[in-house]
Amino acid sequence: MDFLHRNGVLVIQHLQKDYRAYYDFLNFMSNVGDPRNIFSIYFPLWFQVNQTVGTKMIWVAVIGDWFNLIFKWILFGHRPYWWIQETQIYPNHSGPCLEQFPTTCETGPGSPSGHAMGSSCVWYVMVTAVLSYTVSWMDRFSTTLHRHAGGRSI
Ligand SMILES: O=P(O)(O)OC[C@H]1O[C@@H](O)[C@H](O)[C@@H](O)[C@@H]1O
Repeated sequence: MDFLHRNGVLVIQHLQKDYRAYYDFLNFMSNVGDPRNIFSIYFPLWFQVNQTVGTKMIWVAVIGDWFNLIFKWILFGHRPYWWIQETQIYPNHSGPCLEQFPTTCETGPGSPSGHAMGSSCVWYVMVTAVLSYTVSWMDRFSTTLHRHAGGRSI
């Protein structure tokens, strides 16, 4: 397990160091996809626009959180931020320094990440809804164009 955590820490360091320029973008994506927004913002809004998408949002929140809880109970994983303080594999306090953010300051088990699971579900539902709306709008638009073009040629 230490091997896995150690490599996880390396990945985090790589992201925090080499992708600093994308911080604002990644933070924005992460905040928009935050599953807590489902109940207060996305469900009420989407339910007005499209009941199917609104209902999907609620199911994503309920089922996603339920699965996350079950997986957390099974895996009961360390969070990298506290694992580097507790592990003995870095000699003489030479452990790496990881930057923390408000969303990473959680106290429960860290694996799998509820934020990552929830955010990806939120983004998946929203992106597929917008894509299918765009495709059906384009279909209707091209049908109207054909009708007009056909009407003119008769
Ligand atoms: O399991 P993780 O990755 O620490 O994320 C859990 C947190 O993820 C956040 O997105 C939710 O808003 C919190 O309510 C939740 O506690």
